[in-house]
Parts: sequence; C-alpha cells; structure tokens
Amino acid sequence: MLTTIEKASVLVEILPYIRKFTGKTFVIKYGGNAMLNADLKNSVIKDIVLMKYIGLRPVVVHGGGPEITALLKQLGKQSSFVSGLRVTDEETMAAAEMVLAGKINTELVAMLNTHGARAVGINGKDAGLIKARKHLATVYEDGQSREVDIGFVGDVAEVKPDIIWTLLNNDYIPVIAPVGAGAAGESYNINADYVAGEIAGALRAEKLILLTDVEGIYRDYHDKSTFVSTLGFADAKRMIREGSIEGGMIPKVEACIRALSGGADKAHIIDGRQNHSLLLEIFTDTGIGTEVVKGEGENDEC
Ligand SMILES: Nc1ncnc2c1ncn2[C@@H]1O[C@H](COP(=O)(O)OP(=O)(O)O)[C@@H](O)[C@H]1O
Ligand SMILES: CC(=O)N[C@@H](CCC(=O)OP(=O)(O)O)C(=O)O
Repeated sequence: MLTTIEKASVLVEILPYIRKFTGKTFVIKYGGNAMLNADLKNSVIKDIVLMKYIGLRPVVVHGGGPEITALLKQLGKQSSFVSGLRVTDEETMAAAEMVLAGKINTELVAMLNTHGARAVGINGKDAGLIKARKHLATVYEDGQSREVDIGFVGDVAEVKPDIIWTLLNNDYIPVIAPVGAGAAGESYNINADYVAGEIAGALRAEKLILLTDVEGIYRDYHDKSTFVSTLGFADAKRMIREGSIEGGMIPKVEACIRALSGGADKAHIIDGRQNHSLLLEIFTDTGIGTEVVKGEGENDEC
C-alpha cells in the first residue's frame, strides 16, 4: 500500500508526460476479448476518461468479435475466420452491425459518460467517415499466398476524418464502431484493428494503442520466453508469412503498419487484461507490450 507521500510523488512523476502529450491524439483500439470482464472494462473506461481530463485527446475504436460470435450462435450459426477475419454473409453482416453499432457502441458511450466524459458514438457510415471496399483475405500456404473471398468483409478505402476533428475540437470523445459503407451504400464488416490503424494514420495520431488479451507478440506463441518488445515491419511481415503471427494477431500487426505508414507516430499492442495498462503505457518510461516500428526494430527476444 502506498503512503500519502508516495501517492503524491507518483502524481508528480507523470507531469513530464502530461506536458508532452497535452492536446495530442491517442487512438485506442479496445478489442472484444479484453471487454469480457466487467471490472476490467470499467477500469479501461476510467483510464480513458482520465486521459481526457488531463488534456489528452482519446479516440476509441472498439471491436466486439466474441459478442458477434455469441449472437450468431444463438441464431444457430457457426462462425468461421480466415486470417483472423470473420467470414461474413448477409445474415452475419446484419448481426455484426447490430452488435457493434447497436449494442457495444452505445454501452461504451454510456459508461464513458457515467464517469464524466462527453462521449459520442459513431460508426464508419456517419458523415462518410469510412469509405469501404470489399476485402479479399490473404492465405499463406507452403510459402505461397492466395486471395480468398470471405463475403461482406470490408477494407478501408478512404477515411474522411472531419467528423472526428469536429468532435475532438469540441471536447467530445469519439467512440467508433467498425462498420463502413461501400460505393452503393452497402454495409461492410471491417476488422476493428484495421479501422483503428487507418484512423490513427489519418489523424497523424501520437499513438495507436491496441488493447488485446495477450501481453504482446511472441515469436512462438506457445513459448512465453519469446516475447518481442520491439518489432520492425520486415520482421512482422515475415512472421505473418511464416505463420508465427496468426489469427487475430494478423490484423493487429497490419493495423500498426498502416498507422505508422499513414502518419501516426507510434504503435503499441498491449495487454488489456492488465489493470490500467493504458496508463502504464502512456505515463511510464518502461512502457509495456510490443511496439511496432518502421524498419528493422531490435529483433529482441527477452
Ligand atoms: N505471435 C503471436 N503472439 C501473440 N498472440 C498471438 C500470436 N499469434 C496469434 N496470436 C493470437 O492473437 C490473439 C489476439 O487476437 P484477438 O483474439 O482477435 O484479440 P482481440 O479480441 O483483442 O482483437 C491472441 O489471444 C493470440 O491467441
Ligand atoms: C471482418 C471482421 O473480422 N470483423 C470483426 C469486427 C469486430 C472486431 O474486430 O472485433 P474484435 O476487435 O473484438 O476482434 C468481426 O466480425 O469479429
């Protein structure tokens, strides 16, 4: 337990970070697997409100994969994924939109506002924020890649960030559901990681932070001693090709690459199961999780 003096010195220690980050935009991707525990969810929400109150400008992009899977199961439908992306037929698209834009988005907005924020829920269709196009999944087999049609799965063709700037400039916290519209107004289910990555790039965010349900990236996911704290682009792409980064981690790493290529300054994948991981990442020197960097990275295995 900290003494009163220790508590005060912790507060003073974050002063340099507040000076550095005041007015800066942070895109936080809050993934469905890190939302499953109610206490933890509450603590993530409080961290985001705290960021806002001390002068940072958080933008939240959320997922909700497990809840979509649960609803589909109730409807008697089995979910399947290709390279971490949900195969999305018409019925799945309707269920995904209902869960993402209808349920999770409104829940997160209500929670943020309960803690004193002014959050506004939107999805990619609002004010033309995200123009989507059909995404073909890439599958790697025996060193070869091929593209697979997985239905109404979208990719971000264009981001028009005006609505986000309007909200940020008026002190709101934008909370964004990962649904977009195609050229003819048709709905696309877009992985939330891609949405977060593209938005972070378009906003030239200070940081993209992806909260997930692992500590970060492992070279070998089954061997915790292979944790990677800094991962370069080339290495990341090779790990995806060779299959050591797989499933839901593929869009996360690709999102970091998109964010940094688009103009974001930094990109981190951190453990959303750890209490206050957001604050630890932003307000301490050591940081946590895996940072994806342009170029080679350190290739460090600790
Ligand atoms: N090399 C790797 N290092 C860490 N996790 C990995 C790796 N390859 C695959 N994964 C998987 O990626 C998962 C995170 O993706 P996902 O379940 O889609 O999370 P979220 O719901 O937070 O978006 C981890 O739980 C883990 O099972
Ligand atoms: C195409 C695709 O896979 N879309 C995702 C959208 C939600 C999401 O990304 O949720 P998480 O962040 O919790 O994984 C899905 O249907 O699950």
